Amino acid sequence: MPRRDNQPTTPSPLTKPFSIKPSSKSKTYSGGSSRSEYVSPVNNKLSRGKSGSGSGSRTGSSKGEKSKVLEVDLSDTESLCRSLWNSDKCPCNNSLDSWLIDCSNCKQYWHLDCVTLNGLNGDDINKLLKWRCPFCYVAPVSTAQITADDSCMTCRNTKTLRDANHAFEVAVAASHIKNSAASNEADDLTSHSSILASENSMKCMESEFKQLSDRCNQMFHDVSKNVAKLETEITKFVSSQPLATSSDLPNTETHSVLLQRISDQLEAISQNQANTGPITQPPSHPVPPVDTFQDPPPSPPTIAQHHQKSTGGIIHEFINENTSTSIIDLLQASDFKSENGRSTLSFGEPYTYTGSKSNRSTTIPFPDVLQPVVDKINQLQKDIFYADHPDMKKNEARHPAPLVNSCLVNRFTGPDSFLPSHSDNEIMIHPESSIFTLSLGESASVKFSEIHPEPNLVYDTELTSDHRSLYHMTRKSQDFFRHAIDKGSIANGNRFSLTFRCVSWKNRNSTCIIGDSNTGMLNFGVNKRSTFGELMPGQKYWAPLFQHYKLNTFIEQVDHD
Ligand SMILES: O=C(O)CCC(=O)C(=O)O
Ligand SMILES: [Fe+2]
Repeated sequence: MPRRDNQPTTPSPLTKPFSIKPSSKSKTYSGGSSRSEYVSPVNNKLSRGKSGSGSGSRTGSSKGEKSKVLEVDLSDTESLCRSLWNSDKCPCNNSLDSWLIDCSNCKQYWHLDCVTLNGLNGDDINKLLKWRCPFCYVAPVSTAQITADDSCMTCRNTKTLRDANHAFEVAVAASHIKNSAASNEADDLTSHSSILASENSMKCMESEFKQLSDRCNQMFHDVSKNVAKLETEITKFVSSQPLATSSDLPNTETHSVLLQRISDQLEAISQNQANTGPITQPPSHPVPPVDTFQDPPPSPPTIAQHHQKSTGGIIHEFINENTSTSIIDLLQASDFKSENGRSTLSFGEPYTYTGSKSNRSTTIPFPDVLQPVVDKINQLQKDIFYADHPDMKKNEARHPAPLVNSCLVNRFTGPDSFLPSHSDNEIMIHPESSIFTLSLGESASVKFSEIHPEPNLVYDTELTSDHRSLYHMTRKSQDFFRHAIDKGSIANGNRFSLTFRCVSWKNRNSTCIIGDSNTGMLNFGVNKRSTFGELMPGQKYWAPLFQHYKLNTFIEQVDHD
């Protein structure tokens, strides 16, 4: 729970965790330059030593720790760090007039200023109840190779990420301009920095426009060439036709008139294009029209900006009756563990989630009867993966599709059973994979709901998963939708659902680089310069200022309970 610095034992009477007084020594994140640097709190602490500690040092104070440092084996950095650690005190080691927030995972306290939370409003802070600190936060990332076509050559992000950043920047800039207009603070530094940030985005857009313009020119060139060829073909064809009889004459005339007209029109089009010239770049610092930031008129319901769908669809009768009978026989003879609303059993690679009763760490091979189902699902998995990544299909050996290797079986027994609302957003599920659920026995209604609902957008859906059907969802969609099976949705009788996932522990060690052009040279993957290595995949995020970072990325999703 949040508390004030220098008040370690008295819990804060804070009822609204967001009524925060800014620290007297608070850092500025937007001053002078847009440079943002990530300083590892561990290194920070080690290099400052205890001499940098502020006047209000607390229990486990500097003297004792200082002598401890000398006793620690310096080759063991981790134990050295732990010996220095005092989780009650912010790793910056200073006393600030600031609120402290504790990490939901390691319980380490941090000044709000030190984790750049000071800029948040009340609603935002209230959403941080399951906040993870910089030591514990693991970023969900894509490990798929990014092709040149997928990435922006200017900011080095994937295009999807870059577009999300742009949309976010525009919103931030709009809110700052509105605020400073309201408070008459035209010189407000923050609004300047937002505009600066938007200028950075403009650079990406400019380069995108340039590429688009080049591509359009090339396309126009190709089309003109093809039309010319076509013209020749038509002329050849017409002249090879037998001479017209008198009754055909008007038609033959029409042909040549038509040809002439096509040729005139093509001439006109190319003339027109030459006058217009290639698509030009926008001015580098466009000034938005005055009414750009006025409230837009209410828009009709539309699809969500993230372009994710709750489900990829359902395939009825995915397996035949014989196979389903054999699987049900196997499951009925197996031991299930009781969980909230249903019982579970698993095969393949271990898969755990919050609240899971399984602590299995070894692999259980898929039973023979499941293997053909796994093979059929993996064919589907490949089709979906390569449809999303057509470039990788050209070299499947180098870019293998993720394959399902883990199966969690849920057993539902009649209308009292249920599955709490959750999303399969565990970090060990391959980020580019799909999750498949085979249903056996009674039907169930699976409800999908938006995690971050926005007004005017329609997304909540429902599907009926019936006997022998298979429905699927992407791992990516799990960051945007939850799914649930409500009480009463299953009739009297048993339903087994078998959910197949691609599980890989490699994805736990992921890193998120938040920065600007100064962090541009850092890379992920293998065989690259300044790389984090194969086991440390990650994502770059262009965000020189904290407000450019999407808050949702910090918030853990609600899991199975
Ligand atoms: O039973 C179902 O249809 C859904 C199962 C599920 O969502 C899960 O196990 O995570
Ligand atoms: Fe699920």
